[in-house]
Amino acid sequence: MAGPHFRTRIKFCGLTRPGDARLACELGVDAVGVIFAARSRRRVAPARAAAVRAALSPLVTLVALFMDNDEREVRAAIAEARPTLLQFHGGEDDAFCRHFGLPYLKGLGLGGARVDAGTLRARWPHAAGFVLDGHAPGAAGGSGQRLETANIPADLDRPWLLAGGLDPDNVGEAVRAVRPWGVDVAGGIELAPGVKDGQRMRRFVEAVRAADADAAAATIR
Ligand SMILES: O=C(O)c1ccccc1N[C@@H]1O[C@H](COP(=O)(O)O)[C@@H](O)[C@H]1O
Repeated sequence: MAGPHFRTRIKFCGLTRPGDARLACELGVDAVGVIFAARSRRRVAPARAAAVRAALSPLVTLVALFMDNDEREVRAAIAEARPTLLQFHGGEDDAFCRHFGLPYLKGLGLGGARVDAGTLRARWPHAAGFVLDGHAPGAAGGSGQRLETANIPADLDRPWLLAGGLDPDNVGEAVRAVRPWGVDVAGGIELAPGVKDGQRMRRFVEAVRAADADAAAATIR
């Protein structure tokens, strides 16, 4: 689902501090992610995720991100943090992902790997959308590795977020080049893992909005 969207959705991922969540909302981001993956340097306990959630404005989505967590951990995190959307970034199949009764995004590392849209639809038929990341398949996300444009599946008829190595200086060009439904960023707006930088958050949003304005102007012309 690429095309002339007037507003590229923005997800800031790996938040650990309620103050960062408040600023993200003021900047107009669509979603804030909290990470429960054991391999993440941004991992939070469910109680901390609940504090981030409490700082969110209405209409801003809390995304709970898992990577090969077991069912008990996923259930405990959902019970305490009460996310509205799940993201599975490991080897989870469709049956596991949909088991929790919430919509889900499937995250995939496509570094050096090509996969076609039909395969994604067949393997995760109930996914609300996909997060296409630049890291190697099976590796953890949040790696800062860019996704090669050639590895983005053509004709993906679901919402998809571009992820991997985005920052305030390169996201505008990336949005103009591939017109993703949304963008997802962790490291590019940070001072340190899990500690977001207000200036970088602001500049990131401004860069996406500038690219959107160009696309809207081109559509109207
Ligand atoms: O960010 C993490 O620590 C992480 C760990 C395990 C799975 C996914 C993870 N993050 C996802 O990767 C993208 C891109 O990160 P970055 O911008 O390259 O640092 C991030 O937005 C999450 O969706």
